[in-house]
Amino acid sequence: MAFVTVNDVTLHYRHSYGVGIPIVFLNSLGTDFRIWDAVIHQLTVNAPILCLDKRGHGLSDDGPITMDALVGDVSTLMDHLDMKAALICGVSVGGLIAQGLAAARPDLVAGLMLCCTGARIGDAEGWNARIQAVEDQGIASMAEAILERWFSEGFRSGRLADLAGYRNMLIRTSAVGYAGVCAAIRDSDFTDQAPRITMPTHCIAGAIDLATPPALVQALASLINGAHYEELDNCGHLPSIEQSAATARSISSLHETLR
Ligand SMILES: O=C(O)CC1=CCC(=O)O1
Repeated sequence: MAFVTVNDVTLHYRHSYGVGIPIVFLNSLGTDFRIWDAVIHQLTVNAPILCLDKRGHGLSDDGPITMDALVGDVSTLMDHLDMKAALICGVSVGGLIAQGLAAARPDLVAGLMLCCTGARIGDAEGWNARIQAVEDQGIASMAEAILERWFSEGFRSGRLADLAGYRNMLIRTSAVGYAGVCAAIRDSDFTDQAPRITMPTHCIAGAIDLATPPALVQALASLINGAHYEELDNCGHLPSIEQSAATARSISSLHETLR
């Protein structure tokens, strides 16, 4: 657990040492970097690992939130830690940030693992409605609907303590931070940029993900030269939690191909 103030916000991060190409984990809307813990424990590579709570999430400050700021925080932190090109592994908005980093700082990206994400996620109407709901009624008012997108029915009925814990993670997210990231997602579209990605890329979809359905992830993969597409059964929007072993396997395999 460590903190650094960059770009006028204090960010919470965890950096562990290892050998070879580092792996950087970027989490989704309403989650913090603990969603990667089970994956990290199951990696078969001993790489340096960086996890961070994006602005407005976890123990990081709120600050003004735009996609450029979210991307800039990752690159500034990587520079601060003197990191070289890494496998950038992002889920959902984390996948958008990863695509933004590949465009803005290709020197920091050795490969991309894009989980449950698209070149664009949702539409302006949906994000504006969500921002309004957070501002008027708070995140808790939407929690059940969000958890239905995050997790399969089997997870929600069979892992009640985990469900309660992840609900806590969600509703304890700063409302300002949550709304700010919704706006950053609303304003981001990497459709034109995706065909310019040259790094080895693997896209993972959750077969029953209601937030970024398989077709959206497949469409992203088809825009990126040579990208691999994989669909995980019994998996909603957060493969790092619901299918951690399969996710760790895919990350380890991609990592082993990188130079
Ligand atoms: O809350 C959701 O709908 C899931 C989600 C969309 C973007 C993101 O990062 O998470």
